[in-house]
Amino acid sequence: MILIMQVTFYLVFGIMWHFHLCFSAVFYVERMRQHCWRCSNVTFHCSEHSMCLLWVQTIREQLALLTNRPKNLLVYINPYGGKQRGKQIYDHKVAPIFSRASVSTDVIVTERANHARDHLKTEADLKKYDGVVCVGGDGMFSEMMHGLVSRTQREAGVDENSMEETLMPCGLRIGIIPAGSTDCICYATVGSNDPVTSALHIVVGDSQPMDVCSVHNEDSFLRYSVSLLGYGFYGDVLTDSERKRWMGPARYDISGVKTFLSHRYYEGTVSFLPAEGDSGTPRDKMQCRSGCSICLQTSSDQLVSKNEDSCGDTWTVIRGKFLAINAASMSCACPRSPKGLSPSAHLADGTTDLILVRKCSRLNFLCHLLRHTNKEDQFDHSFVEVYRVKQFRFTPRYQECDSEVDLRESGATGKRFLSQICREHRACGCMPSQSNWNCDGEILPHTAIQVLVHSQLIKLFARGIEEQPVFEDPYAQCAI
Ligand SMILES: CCCCCCCCCCCCC/C=C/[C@@H](O)[C@H](COP(=O)(O)O)NC(C)=O
Ligand SMILES: Nc1ncnc2c1ncn2[C@@H]1O[C@H](COP(=O)(O)OP(=O)(O)O)[C@@H](O)[C@H]1O
Ligand SMILES: [Ca+2]
Repeated sequence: MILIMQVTFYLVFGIMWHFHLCFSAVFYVERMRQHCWRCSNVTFHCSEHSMCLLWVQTIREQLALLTNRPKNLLVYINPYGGKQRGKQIYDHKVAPIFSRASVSTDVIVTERANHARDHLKTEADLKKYDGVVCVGGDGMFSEMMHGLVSRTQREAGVDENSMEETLMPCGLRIGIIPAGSTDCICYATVGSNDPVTSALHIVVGDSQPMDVCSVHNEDSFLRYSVSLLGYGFYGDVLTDSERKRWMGPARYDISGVKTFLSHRYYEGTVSFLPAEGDSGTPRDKMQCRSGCSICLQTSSDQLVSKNEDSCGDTWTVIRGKFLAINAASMSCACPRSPKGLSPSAHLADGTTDLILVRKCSRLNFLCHLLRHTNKEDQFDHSFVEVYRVKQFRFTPRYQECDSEVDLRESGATGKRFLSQICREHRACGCMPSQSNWNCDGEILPHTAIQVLVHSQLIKLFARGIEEQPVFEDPYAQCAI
């Protein structure tokens, strides 16, 4: 029994005991299939009160030594995310686990969009908490992350509008209880979109650092992104789906088909700074897993050279007609695409994978999309390029010619000439059209953007996807 306890102790999270009946139940995590965790318990009976008491005390003392576990959490619930079951999921599946693990909580059910962001940014007394938790989808996570990151920068005196400044990492960890439509951030960091599994990762105090991209337009900060920044296909899907929010998660399927059939392409220029060093490549099949060596290497490199100067680096410039431009800072795995948009992207390596899908036939594009759902390589097409980058920019075509004219003939004549061309082109229907950027499920107000990856800016209550099977706890199974 001592052996069993040693093997599984770090996954023990609670104890309940009954003095008169002389038994104590120890609660622990059991690993199930497909990265799901379940709460199990083993009951110890004892004929002597004093012995039972000793067990309980010893286990409590051992639990108290695990200092990375949260004791106080601030929870935000979006009652309208996904299938609108956030409140129910929290009350029935998550709250009982928190109470079993003696985690105390302050719970806020949001009353409007950006409620959680604004509360975190200005009002919340963060000193009281060891972490913040959101119950909702990727949009809800993004709200909370914005609140927390912006507050951290304000308190540290860092100007978010400046791309030159090094952002301050956030001290509080973020937990995600999936109750949204895509839940890609949860799925890609835990391996499932199961609320109980996420609650258990929170109570055992897991910690997973994560990259955050900042998105700017000229000198103004727009938003942060941790998962997908998508222009063209994913921008259009999101723009169309926002009008169908009442449909719930199915809106993405309907808008996906509609956008696919419209087959629009967009012209513009993408420039980027490639990642250097041992960062691997998007096609190397080295998937980011729990304890990933590439991400660990990134953390130790950061200790050595904080914010190296990128002035000497050379930008790669690519001009063209694109069906989609996607930057995946993590795999973006989700139930719809279990390996994700960039299966080998890393959670915490300080890079993002830039995927360029050039104009091609509908059939070819369909083949590329379908490969997101099966084992085939979605990058193995002549019209798809993928680069691992630490910074990139995009300029849509008409803004390019606007600025080119400005540069060449910075006078009123040039501008008049340009607007005449634009009018003529609009009339004949060949005016270069623009899409929107989908930034973690939010539409950006600008199309010309500059993106910079901030390595390991935040931490989640997660441990990355575990290799399967790690060890199935055969001893724990025997103990039941
Ligand atoms: C014809 C078959 C097409 C299959 C294509 C499958 C590719 C799916 C890849 C999805 C990548 C999702 C990245 C996550 C984005 C979320 O931030 C965002 C917002 O999610 P939320 O509504 O907040 O849960 N969702 C979408 C669809 O834009
Ligand atoms: N109480 C609320 N009322 C309306 N919208 C809200 C509320 N709380 C959060 N939101 C917004 O709802 C949007 C979608 O939330 P999310 O939880 O990501 O669900 P989904 O995955 O279905 O999009 C987010 O952008 C968030 O800002
Ligand atoms: Ca990354």
